[in-house]
Amino acid sequence: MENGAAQPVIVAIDGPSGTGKSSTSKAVAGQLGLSYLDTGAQYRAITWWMVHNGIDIDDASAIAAVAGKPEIVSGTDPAAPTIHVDGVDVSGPIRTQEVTSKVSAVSAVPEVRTRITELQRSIAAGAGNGIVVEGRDIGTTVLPDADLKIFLTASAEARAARRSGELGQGTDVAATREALIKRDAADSSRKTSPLAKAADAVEVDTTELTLAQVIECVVTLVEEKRAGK
Ligand SMILES: Nc1ncnc2c1ncn2[C@@H]1O[C@H](COP(=O)(O)OP(=O)(O)OP(=O)(O)O)[C@@H](O)[C@H]1O
Ligand SMILES: Nc1ccn([C@H]2C[C@H](O)[C@@H](COP(=O)(O)O)O2)c(=O)n1
Repeated sequence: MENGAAQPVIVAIDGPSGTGKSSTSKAVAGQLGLSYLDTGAQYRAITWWMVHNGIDIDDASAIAAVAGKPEIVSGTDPAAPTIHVDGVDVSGPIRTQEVTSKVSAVSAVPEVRTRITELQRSIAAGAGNGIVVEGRDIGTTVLPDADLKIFLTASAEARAARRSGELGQGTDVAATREALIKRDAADSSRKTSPLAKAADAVEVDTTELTLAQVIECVVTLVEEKRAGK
């Protein structure tokens, strides 16, 4: 490119819960001057709206009927990502246990996925400098032509320990581990765009790596891609 300006780059980062997608994606985007999109937050936001509006989460057709109603807006600054539904800041409410326990059911509904996937593609297309998009089906379905696809993994034990560290003292690590495994099983077994590694994704097992090491590894992969290696 002229004047040495970097080409916009699209990076897809997928993987199970607690593998470090959000922490890694935010840091990589921040270091490289890219936008950042947390697609899990969007599925959590639509789940919050369903709960808030009294929609029966066990009734897929009821969810499908209203999937187009909420207006979901994601802010893509990696230093301060935001998420609003119908103008309400839901960054706190979407992290509650209630939403976490219901998000897999809501995100399995095809009409929800179609709606959110369209939104994700339009955000990625509008990111002038490029973007890091993290989720479960980004490399396989949302952005199959991404320049770089990463699939993060880690043992269930490491992931539960990380989550428990986040939730604070007194957290039951075994229960956290079971909840992670249950959510991953639901996300991997749904019919429409399940959690899966794209055939051309680079797999990074983060079990024995520090967060700083994972970030460095992904930054290097992006830089190599940009240099055409
Ligand atoms: N390599 C690592 N070593 C130690 N802790 C880590 C590592 N990567 C992430 N963490 C920590 O693990 C926790 C979960 O990370 P993060 O939220 O980034 O995972 P995630 O894959 O986005 O999870 P989810 O899909 O559930 O949103 C955070 O507290 C984060 O700081
Ligand atoms: N691309 C995506 C991203 C997320 N989901 C669903 C499945 C997850 O359990 C849930 C919450 O994601 P998290 O905030 O934990 O990353 O959202 C999905 O189906 N597809």
